[in-house]
Amino acid sequence: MEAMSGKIVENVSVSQCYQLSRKFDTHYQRDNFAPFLRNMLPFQRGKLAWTAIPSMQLRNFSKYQSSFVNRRTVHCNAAPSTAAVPNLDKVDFLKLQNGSDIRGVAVAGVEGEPLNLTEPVSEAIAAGFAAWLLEKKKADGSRRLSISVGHDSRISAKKLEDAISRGIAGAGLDVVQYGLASTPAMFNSTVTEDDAFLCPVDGSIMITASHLPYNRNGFKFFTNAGGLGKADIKNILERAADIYNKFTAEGLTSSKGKALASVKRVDYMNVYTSDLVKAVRKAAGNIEKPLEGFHIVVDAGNGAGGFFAAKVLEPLGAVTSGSQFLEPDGMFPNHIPNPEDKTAMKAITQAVLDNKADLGIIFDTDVDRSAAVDSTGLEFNRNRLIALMSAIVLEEHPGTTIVTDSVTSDGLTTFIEKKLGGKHHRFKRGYKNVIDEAIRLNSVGEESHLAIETSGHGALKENHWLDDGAYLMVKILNKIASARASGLTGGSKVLTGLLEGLQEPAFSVELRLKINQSHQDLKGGSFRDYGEAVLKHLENYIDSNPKLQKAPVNYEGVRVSGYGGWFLLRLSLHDPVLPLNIEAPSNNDAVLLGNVVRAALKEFSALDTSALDKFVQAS
Ligand SMILES: O=P(O)(O)OC[C@H]1O[C@H](O)[C@H](O)[C@@H](O)[C@@H]1O
Repeated sequence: MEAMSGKIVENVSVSQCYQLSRKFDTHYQRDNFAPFLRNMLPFQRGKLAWTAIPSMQLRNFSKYQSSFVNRRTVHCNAAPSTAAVPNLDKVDFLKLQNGSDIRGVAVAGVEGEPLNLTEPVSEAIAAGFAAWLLEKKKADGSRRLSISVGHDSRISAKKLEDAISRGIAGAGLDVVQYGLASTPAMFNSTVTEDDAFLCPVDGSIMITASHLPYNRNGFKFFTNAGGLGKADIKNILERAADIYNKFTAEGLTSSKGKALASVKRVDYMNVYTSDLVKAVRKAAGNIEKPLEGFHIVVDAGNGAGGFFAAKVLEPLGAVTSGSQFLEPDGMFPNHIPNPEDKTAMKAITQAVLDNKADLGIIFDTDVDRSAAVDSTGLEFNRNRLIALMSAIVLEEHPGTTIVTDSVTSDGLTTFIEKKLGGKHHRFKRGYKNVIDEAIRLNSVGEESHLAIETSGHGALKENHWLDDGAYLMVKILNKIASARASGLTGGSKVLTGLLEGLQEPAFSVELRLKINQSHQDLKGGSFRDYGEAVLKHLENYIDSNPKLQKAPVNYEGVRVSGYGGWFLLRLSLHDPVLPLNIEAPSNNDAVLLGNVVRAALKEFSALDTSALDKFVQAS
């Protein structure tokens, strides 16, 4: 980070090696460059490692040398043209929308996954966001708007950062690059008041595809009003499609020039992490090192969350030895950075036990999700994390409503309502859905301070309703630090104690049933229509069975109680899939529930029920 310590590094060069002529080769660097980027990401191993990429590349990677040299020569000799660039790939921009995010394939080489998030596409999307922002902020030209750009550890991060920077600069806005960053930090940069760090920015873009495989990437967008929603993303993609179709060689060259001349670089993660440190110190009664004596291990899964050990826990006095996978590595060689993933949770649990640590903390790739592990190896993820956060929030705000996703346990409702005295509002899956619902409840007079999903996304009212995995962990640290300050010992036992009385199902499973989109039964209709028809049929089927009861209040899919447990069948937010969650007091009861669903769905031949068949037959 030394190279960043002067806060602002002026006019960072946007790597020229990517700036090859789009006119002559639209398939430029996409295939060739990505595998090497992991060695060049800025801040790799804590240093600003990226300098003079073109020469490095040409020297080191002779396999690609001739094509790079040729293309550069072509570019230099290319005459500017005002005609639209003729041979850019045709792209269906709207297909890149994934709820309130943009997601696509940014690295070639995986069979059946063609590239669709190329650099020109990303440049157009950034220009689309810039145009959207100018309109939103009613900019009148008296002040240049600025956009911060950050990324996670993915191998395509750098090339997309450059493309995004060109798109913004080409639209006449200022670009402030943060390098490796977390998604929540990017939102924070729109509300931080600090001229020295060029804050607040007017808008922000995070380049990330969360826990998805290495070849994917995507974008999340923020303003000071929070994360953009579905309608805004659609609007941006429509603008981007239009911009893309009108790209000219001259325009692209000009954007490149503007980016080269104007991009600034700031070490914003320093600001963000010192705010987290301040929050814990304050909660512990302004003690400088409230975590002194605690041993806390962090598992960042080689995503962007490695900062939490050195920049948050250590300044607070914690020992972090035994922390693992803190180095950014976009091939994710150790485990998927995802607190919902069993292997990932096993890895952090093992690290806690091996190091005899008081607490373990794990993040997803871009740090908007997290989970923890106590000193005995008990996992605080999924329903338990929600229960823990509810206990903490309800101590501060008695009676408040906790908004959760739809796949939460019945035992969690009992815990929140009977033990903690709060109200459980079980809503839909999707972090944006739960956050927006909590905001809506407040607006109609129902107080809510926490919106949280079993996925590990959680947002607090006190933190601008931002889903920030690091902030969730700060709330947990506050709890152990203030317990220590008031003389209680026992490390994470204070957290485990908060879960006393939480009933957990003996058996729980999620089975994902795929809809075959090319099956004739879809009759050319969408998988959503087909999925809705399946759900309608299931609902009618349940009505005719007196042993089963439909949940009286339900916002998503079909949730049914019976045999001492429950199941929920719903449509996935993104995929042609009907996820089926079952929780029951025993495996047998879960099979009885599974058989109900199987019998109800047997006529839907476009639905692949093999996962369910296997489950009921194996048991
Ligand atoms: O509907 P599903 O396919 O289970 O996916 C649902 C999940 O998708 C993404 O991972 C979102 O970030 C989560 O907020 C959401 O809960």
